[in-house]
Amino acid sequence: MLTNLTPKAIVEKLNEYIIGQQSAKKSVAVALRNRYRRMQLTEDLKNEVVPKNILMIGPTGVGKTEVARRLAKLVGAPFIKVEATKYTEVGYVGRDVESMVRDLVETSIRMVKEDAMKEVQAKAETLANKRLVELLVPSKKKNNTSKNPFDIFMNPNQQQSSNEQANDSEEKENIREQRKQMKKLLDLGELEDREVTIEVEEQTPNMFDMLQGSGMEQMGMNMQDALGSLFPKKKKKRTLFVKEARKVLREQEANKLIDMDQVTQQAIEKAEQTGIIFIDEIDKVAVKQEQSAAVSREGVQRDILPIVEGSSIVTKYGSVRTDYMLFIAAGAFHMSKPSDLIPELQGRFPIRVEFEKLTIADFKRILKEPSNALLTQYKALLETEGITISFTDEAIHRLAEIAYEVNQETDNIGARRLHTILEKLLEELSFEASDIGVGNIEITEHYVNEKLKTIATNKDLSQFIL
Ligand SMILES: Nc1ncnc2c1ncn2[C@@H]1O[C@H](COP(=O)(O)OP(=O)(O)OP(=O)(O)O)[C@@H](O)[C@H]1O
Repeated sequence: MLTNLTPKAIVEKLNEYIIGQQSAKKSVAVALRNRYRRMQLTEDLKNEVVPKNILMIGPTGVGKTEVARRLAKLVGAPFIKVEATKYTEVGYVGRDVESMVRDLVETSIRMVKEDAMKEVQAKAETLANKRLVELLVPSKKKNNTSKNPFDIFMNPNQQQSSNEQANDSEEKENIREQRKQMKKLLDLGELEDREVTIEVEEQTPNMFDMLQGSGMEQMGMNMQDALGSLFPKKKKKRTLFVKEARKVLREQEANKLIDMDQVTQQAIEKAEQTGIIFIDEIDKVAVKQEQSAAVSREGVQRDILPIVEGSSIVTKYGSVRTDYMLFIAAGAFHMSKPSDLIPELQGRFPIRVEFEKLTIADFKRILKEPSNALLTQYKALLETEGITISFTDEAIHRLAEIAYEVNQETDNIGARRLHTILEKLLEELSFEASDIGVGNIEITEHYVNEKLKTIATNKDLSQFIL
């Protein structure tokens, strides 16, 4: 997949979702490409090339996570985001940082399993339909005497008469014929609203999740499996419409068809070779020695270090090496500098990427340009109610302006402000939409001012509402 993704192509793809931040996009594209280049090297040389990690510097809400997440999606790499500060919380017991790798592996397993499920989808569907037909035309319960294993020792009078045998095969033929007919109807989609009773596994609470945070996760064991054998999953019967039962049966069949050992092996390899771990708020654990709480914060850095340097982490799927994972650390660095990080960690994050503050013009573009632009999203949502909204250019400009001003006056939360502002702007319309009926509504500058001006100009109000 990476073959066609030259740095230029990566940047172009990122441009579809993220406005501006060109130098940041370039750096991550090159870092990713270097990983691909490394994989082409001979085994000896490959082991010599230390993968370089990225340090993103920039205020909140300007696209740091978004760039990383999109990058991962682009190349189909497993991705997780963690907050470095999480590891300084009460209850932190040192090895907990390793949970980031376990979470990555979980994500990877989910991805590989999903792919595997897709591959067997067609086959699972056929099997599910076969089971539906069997449920719709069940075979008759065998009569007990004929099943009696001692039949051959019995008096010939007691044995099944040839007459009964003939009936039996007639019955079988009958069922076969009925199933054939039923299958035709099923294929035509005419039985979707019939009811069938199927067996499903009861949802038991996941013991492993329940024990997480209590320190048990650090054992890296599959507690769920261990406990699962003590408490086998209960089955229960559920009556569903054919269309719903098919989904459940398809899932059951697909699960039987995929080879979980293979999935696990592939997922571990994928996590090891392409995994991306995004460590946010790294600046909050970067403090000089003299400052208070420095010990526990430096402690977190010391704990993160071996993971970034390359180590083996025990997970419930087996041990996983972190040597070639891509780590992206990010932070605003308002109160501290990257040079406040412990030197070893600084060395592991040699690629420094600065994210710029967003301007009114950026906000304007963010509102309308990305493939998943906010305005497009709201438009699509209201369209489901038959209402078509459009925004005049002046209205979009005004929205961007308000977002920018509120950011200046209260907390600067970057592009996230656009979400709160739009929500407020369209609050009433969203509420009324179901009753308004079909129509077109143009959102003008006047409309924006009317809905937002009083709030936006009142600092106390906007702190709470926007
Ligand atoms: N340059 C941008 N272009 C398009 N959308 C953006 C941009 N910057 C931010 N956004 C949007 O704003 C939201 C927050 O962005 P993001 O999660 O990337 O913030 P961040 O810089 O990682 O901040 P934090 O460190 O607080 O997580 C996302 O929904 C994202 O889509």
